[in-house]
Amino acid sequence: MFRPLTWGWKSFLPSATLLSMRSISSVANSSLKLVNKVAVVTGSTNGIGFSIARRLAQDGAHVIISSRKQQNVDQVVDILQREGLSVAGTVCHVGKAEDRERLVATALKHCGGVDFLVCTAGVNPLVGSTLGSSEQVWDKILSVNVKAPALLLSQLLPHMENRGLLICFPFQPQKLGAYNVSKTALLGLTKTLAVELAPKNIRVNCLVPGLIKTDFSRVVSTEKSFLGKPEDCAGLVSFLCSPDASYITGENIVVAGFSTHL
Ligand SMILES: NC(=O)c1ccc[n+]([C@@H]2O[C@H](COP(=O)([O-])OP(=O)(O)OC[C@H]3O[C@@H](n4cnc5c(N)ncnc54)[C@H](O)[C@@H]3O)[C@@H](O)[C@H]2O)c1
Repeated sequence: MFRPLTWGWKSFLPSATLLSMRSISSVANSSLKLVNKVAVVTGSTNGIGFSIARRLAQDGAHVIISSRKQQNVDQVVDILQREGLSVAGTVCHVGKAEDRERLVATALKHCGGVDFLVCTAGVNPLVGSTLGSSEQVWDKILSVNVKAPALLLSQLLPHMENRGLLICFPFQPQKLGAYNVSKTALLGLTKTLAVELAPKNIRVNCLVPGLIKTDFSRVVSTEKSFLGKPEDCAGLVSFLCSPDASYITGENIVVAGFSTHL
């Protein structure tokens, strides 16, 4: 059930109001590279998504937190607002059309548009052989990992023209066959959308993490000392969102430490 959003002292407001509020409060923050930008981060109550959401907000962006459970969304919004960051949240299971619509509506209602869509939500319901994956497993993996970023972006597109960036997260560990296939599709999606959306001035890039210490990687990681931290991914996303990356699109950028050599 959707619950009203709770807002911190830097509440999201329609753009005009937001700008005038910023002009009062931005003196100390004017050097932040993402000031007045708006980011939607899926799967952001945990792991890499949480770390990215926090970093983008620390860099001045207004961030919409989202994930499948209201309780987790509320908890993370509360934590980040207590840190003085400008965040709000809503439930969004990215595989559900009505949830995606609500996420878009939430971002538009309070921020008037979106600059960055970071698609972190990803699933892997099976560890095992590729051909051992049932049709149900394939459907779930492809729906959440591949279709959802494309569908969410298509819903946000009219509101991101001339300001936008999409970031996805591929990964290819062993024993996760169907998952690997879905993440390979993201590489193709990145290249395709980067060309398609260039005329609209929307950049599309893929962050390719190595093994990062999160709940997600527990099933595949054996050598703990080689694991990266979620924060190791956040800096790159912040850079990709910044004006310094304005001529970078269609790229798959690896943040993998020693993982690729394991
Ligand atoms: N951890 C790694 O080693 C690693 C490496 C490469 C890529 N990745 C990718 O990074 C992304 C984040 O992974 P993580 O390691 O932070 O995992 P995590 O399990 O710590 O966090 C995943 C988050 O996504 C949310 N989520 C899951 N399914 C969702 C859905 N259907 N709708 C909305 N939210 C959903 C979860 O609630 C959680 O908040 C995933 O796409 C994963 O494939 C992870």
